[in-house]
Amino acid sequence: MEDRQEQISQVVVTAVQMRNIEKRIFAAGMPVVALMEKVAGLIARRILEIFPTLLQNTFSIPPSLRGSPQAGGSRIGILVGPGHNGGDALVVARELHFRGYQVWIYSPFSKLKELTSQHLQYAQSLGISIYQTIEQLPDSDLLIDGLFGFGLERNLTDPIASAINQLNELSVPIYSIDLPSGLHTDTGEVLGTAIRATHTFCLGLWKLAFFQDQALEYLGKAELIDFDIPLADVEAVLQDVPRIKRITAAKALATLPLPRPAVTHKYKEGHLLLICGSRRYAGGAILTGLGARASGVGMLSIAVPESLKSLLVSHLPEALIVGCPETETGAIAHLQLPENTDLSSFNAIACGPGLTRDATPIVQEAIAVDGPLILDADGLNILAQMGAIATLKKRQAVSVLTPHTGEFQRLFPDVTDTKHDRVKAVQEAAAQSSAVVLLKGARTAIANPQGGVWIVPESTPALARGGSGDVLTGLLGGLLAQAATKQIPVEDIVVTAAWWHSQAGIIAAQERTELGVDAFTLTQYLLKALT
Ligand SMILES: NC(=O)C1=CN([C@@H]2O[C@H](COP(=O)(O)OP(=O)(O)OC[C@H]3O[C@@H](n4cnc5c(N)ncnc54)[C@H](O)[C@@H]3O)[C@@H](O)[C@H]2O)[C@@H](O)CC1
Ligand SMILES: Nc1ncnc2c1ncn2[C@@H]1O[C@H](COP(=O)(O)OP(=O)(O)O)[C@@H](O)[C@H]1O
Ligand SMILES: [K+]
Repeated sequence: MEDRQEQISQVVVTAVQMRNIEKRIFAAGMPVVALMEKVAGLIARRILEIFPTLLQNTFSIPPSLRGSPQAGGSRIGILVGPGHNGGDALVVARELHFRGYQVWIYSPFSKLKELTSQHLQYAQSLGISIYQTIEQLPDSDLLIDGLFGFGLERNLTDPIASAINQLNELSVPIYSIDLPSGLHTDTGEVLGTAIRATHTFCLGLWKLAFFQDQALEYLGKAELIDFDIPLADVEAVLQDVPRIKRITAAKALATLPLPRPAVTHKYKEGHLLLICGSRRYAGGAILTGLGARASGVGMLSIAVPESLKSLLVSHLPEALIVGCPETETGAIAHLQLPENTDLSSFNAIACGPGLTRDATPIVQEAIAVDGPLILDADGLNILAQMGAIATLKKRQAVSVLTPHTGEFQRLFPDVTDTKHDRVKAVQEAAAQSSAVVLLKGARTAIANPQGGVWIVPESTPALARGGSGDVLTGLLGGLLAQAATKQIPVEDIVVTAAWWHSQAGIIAAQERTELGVDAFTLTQYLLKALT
C-alpha cells in the first residue's frame, strides 16, 4: 500500500471532480469557513518561507518602520475575485498584515460570495487599503493572485481583462492561488487573458491544467498545497472514471530495475529488433540504438540499409547489425534477417526513426507481425497513410505509438484538436485505435485504450532538439522487449521510459545547461538518472 502522500501526488482532477470532492468534505461536516482558514493559512506560511528575506526585514526593523518602503520588499498587493479564490486571498492578506507587511487589496468586483465579502469587510476594519480600479494601485514587491480559481466559467472581459494585462506588464512577481486566474482548469486554455504567475500554489489536488502544454508559460513554478483531503473522498469521486495520473518517481522506478534472475541468459532478457535508418538519416539509427543500449535489453538487433552497417557496428559493437538491401534512395528495400530468424522471433520491434517514406513495405511488414510493436517517426507517417485506426484495430498484439503533435494530427485527424486539449486528444486516440499512445511534448502524455492517462510532470526544453525522440524510441523498445518476458503491463513500461527520458534531460541540463543536451549526450545521462 503506497503512503498517502504518494497517492495524492499521483492524482490529477478536473474542475468538476474537484467540486464533487469538495462537496463530499462539506457534506461530511467540515465547515467551509474552517477549510478556507486552513488552506489560506498554509498558503500564507509558504509565502513566508519562500520570502525569508522579507520576513527578516520585517522583524529586524523597529515596529514603527515595519511594512514601510524603508523595510524593503515588504509591500504586498492582493488581487481579490468574487468567489472563494478571492476569500483565500483575503485570509492571506489578513495574515500577512498581522505579520507586519504593508498589504493593499485590489477588489474590482461589486458582488462577492458571502464568505469573501465578510473577509473583505474585516480586512477593511483592520485599516488595510482597498482599491477598485487598477489606476489607484500602489507599488508592490509581490502580488498574490486570488481573482479566480477553478470556478472560472467563461472568458474574461474588460475591465478585469485589461487589468490582468497591465498587472502582467509590471515587473513584480505574482503568486497565484490554486491556478493563474484566466486559465481553464482542465484544458489550460487562456480564457481571454490570464495572469502570468511566477509561482502557483495548487490547492489540495493537482488540476489538469498544470499538465497541459499551453498552460506552462502561465504557471511559473508549481507546488501542491496538501490540505489533507481524505483519500476516501477522492476514491469515491474518481472510482468510475478512467484515471489521469502524474507519473511520480516512485511509480516510474517501480518497474526498474526490471527483475533479472541470477540464472538467466541474453534471450531471456528480451530481444529487441530496431528497424531504422536510411542513407539520408543514418544518425537516427545510432541514437535509437544507444537509447536501447541504456535499457539493459538482453539482445539488440538493428536492421539498417546495407551501406550503414559498418557505421552502426562501430557505434554499437554489442548489437547484431542486420544490413538489408536498399532502394535507390537509400532506404531499406526489404528485410533480410539472419537464417532461422523471422519477425516473430523478437520480443518487441521498434520501427521508424530515420526510415523515410520509401520504406513503406517494411513498415507494413512490421505491422503485420503478431508481436509487441512500437512505431515512431516515418513508421507513424506510413501508418497514417495506411489509415491508422483501421490498421491498428486489426492487430492482436500490443501497439505503441510515439507521435509528436504533427505526427499525431496526421494519424488521428478526427480526434479532439491537440491545441485545445492534449490530454483528451491522446485519450481519444488510444481508445479509437486500441494502441498505447504517447503524445510527445513539453508534458508528454500517455494513454491506454481503456482511457487511463499518465503525464510526465516535469521535463526540460533542453529536449526540444533533433534526435531526442529517437533516443526515447530505443529506450522504450529495450524496456518493452524485457517486459515481454515478464508480467509487466505495457503502459507501465511506456510510463517508465517517458519519465526516465525526461529525468535524464533534466539532469543533463542541470550539469551542462539547456544548450548542452544534444541527443547523443542525452544517451550518456540515461543511466545517471537512475543512480
Ligand atoms: N476545493 C476546495 O476544497 C477549496 C477551494 N477553495 C478555493 O475556492 C476556489 C473555488 O471557489 P469558487 O467556486 O467560489 O470559484 P472562484 O473563486 O474560482 O470564482 C468563481 C466566481 O467567479 C465568478 N466568475 C466565473 N467566471 C467569471 C468571469 N469570466 N468573469 C467574472 N466572474 C466570473 C463566478 O460567478 C463566481 O462568483 C478554489 O479555486 C480555491 O481557491 C479554498 O477556499 C479551500 C478549499
Ligand atoms: N519544450 C519541451 N520540453 C520538454 N520536452 C520536450 C520539449 N520539446 C520536445 N520535448 C521532448 O523531446 C523529444 C522530441 O522528440 P521528437 O519530436 O520525436 O524529435 P526527433 O524526432 O527529432 O527526435 C520528445 O520526447 C519530447 O517530449
Ligand atoms: K487564482
